[in-house]
Formats: sequence, C-alpha cells, structure tokens
Amino acid sequence: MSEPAKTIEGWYALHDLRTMNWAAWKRLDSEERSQIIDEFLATMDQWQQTADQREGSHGLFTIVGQKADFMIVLLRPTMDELNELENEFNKTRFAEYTVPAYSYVSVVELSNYLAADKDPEEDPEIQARLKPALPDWQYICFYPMDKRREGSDNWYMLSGDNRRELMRSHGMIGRQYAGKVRQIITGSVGFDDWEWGVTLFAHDVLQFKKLVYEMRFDEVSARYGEFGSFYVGMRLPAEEVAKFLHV
Ligand code: VOV
Repeated sequence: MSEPAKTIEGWYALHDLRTMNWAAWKRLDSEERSQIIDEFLATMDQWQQTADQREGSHGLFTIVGQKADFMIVLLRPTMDELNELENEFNKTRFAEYTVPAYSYVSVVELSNYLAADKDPEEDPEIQARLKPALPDWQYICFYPMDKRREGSDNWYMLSGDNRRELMRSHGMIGRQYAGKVRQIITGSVGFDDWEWGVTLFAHDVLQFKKLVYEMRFDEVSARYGEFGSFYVGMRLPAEEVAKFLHV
C-alpha cells in the first residue's frame, strides 16, 4: 500500500448554487419584494458579523450561464454551523423564490506534499490558509475534481515520493499565478461526490482559463485529473443585491 498523504483541515465549506424563479418573483408586488430583500440583507449582515469576528467567511456571487443564477459560499468552523445556516436560509421567504441548482460540501484542506516541518497550530500563515477569509476579488470559479483511479493511471497507487514530485510541479505552475489567481482547495472525500472542490478567485476572469489550461499539460492534471462542472461568476456585494433582484 502506498502511504496516504497527511492532510490538515480547517473551516468547513458549503457552496450553495441556486436558480431564481424569476416568474414567481415578478408576480410579487414591489413592496413585498423589497421586504424580502431586506430580510435577506439582514441574513447577510449576520454572516458579516461572524466574518468580522473571524469565526467564518462568506461570499455571494452571480453565476454566468444556465447552470445557476447565484452561488452562496459559506465557511464555518464546524459542519453543524453550515447546516444551521443552510436551514435558516431555506426558511427565509427569499429562498422560496430560488430553486436548488447544485451544492457542494467540503472542508479546507492542506496536504503535506510540499510542507516543511512547521507546527501548523503555531504557524500564522498556515492558520490563515486553513481559515481563509474569502478574497474580495471580482471573479470566482468553482469546480469539483477527482484524482483518477483507472488501470495504470491510479493516483492512489503511486508512491509518496512520486506524488510529491508531481505535486511540486503543480505548485510551480500555480506559483506563477501569484497575485492573479488565489485558490482554496477543499477536501470532500466522504462528504460529497468528488474528492476536492477547487475555488479560484481572480481580478481578471481570463486568468482562470489561462491557469486551468496550463495545468492541463501538467502531469497531475493531464494524467490524473478528472473534473466536474465549472461554475464561473462574479461578486455580488450586499449593496448590489437589490439591483440584482430588481425586476
Ligand atoms: C492558484 C494557483 C495554485 C497554487 C499555487 C497551487 C499550489 C498547490 C500546492 C502547493 C498543493 C499541495 C499542498 C497543499 O497546499 O495542499 C496543492 C494541492 C492541490 N491543488 Fe493546487 N494550486 C493552485 C491551483 C490549483 C488548481 C487550478 C487546481 C485544479 C486542477 C486543475 O487542473 O484544474 C488545483 C488542485 C489541487 C488539488 C486537488 C490539490 C490537493 C491534491 C492532493 O492530492 O492532495 N490547484 N496545490
């Protein structure tokens, strides 16, 4: 058996993708719509209070294309809190006008492929990566992925040294995108249908394509990467929610 990589985990993540039922939303009178918007903004305000206390992070994004209209990303120290927030949101009147499109449950994960022998509990940089404040960069890209387990292309049968070498090359490509693309890798083995969630942030949406394309030529992705659906979109700050929902 090859030695499993050691992982350390941080905050739990829920990616909640919804489609708007615009027809039903339009049937409301404008006063009712604005009450519902205020109620949703109050919910976002609570999320913000948690973020201000560094006890979680969240983001709201509009999604381009027909897969969804918006995505809520929530990070919390426990999965229980995520479930509570999800249930709370589902009970709001706003949620009645949304249709679930996709969701993803995972936990922020760092592996020891490239790690020095730092104590993760003591290292502020590692702590910040395990409990990340979502960057307020304009664009987001989210997709789930697996490492292949097929015939001779089985990631999980490779030796630790072999995997470490491949991950080094992966990290080198990623590093060239410093300042352009930020990544949050969340592990989801045992939690959801794929093994990882990949959440990327950029100032320029084109950098997602550049990075993901470049990685396709790198062995970790070329030989071992399998990918789910891609969701791309942009930040929807609280100040712009009313405009987004204006009909
Ligand atoms: C934005 C750039 C970027 C950078 C700098 C970067 C670096 C790194 C490092 C240093 C490490 C290993 C240590 C750790 O931190 O865990 C990883 C780990 C990982 N990555 Fe990565 N990755 C990036 C970006 C990046 C992308 C765009 C993807 C998607 C792949 C693609 O083809 O679409 C990805 C995937 C992953 C995964 C699934 C893992 C976990 C693999 C495992 O088997 O455990 N990643 N990654």
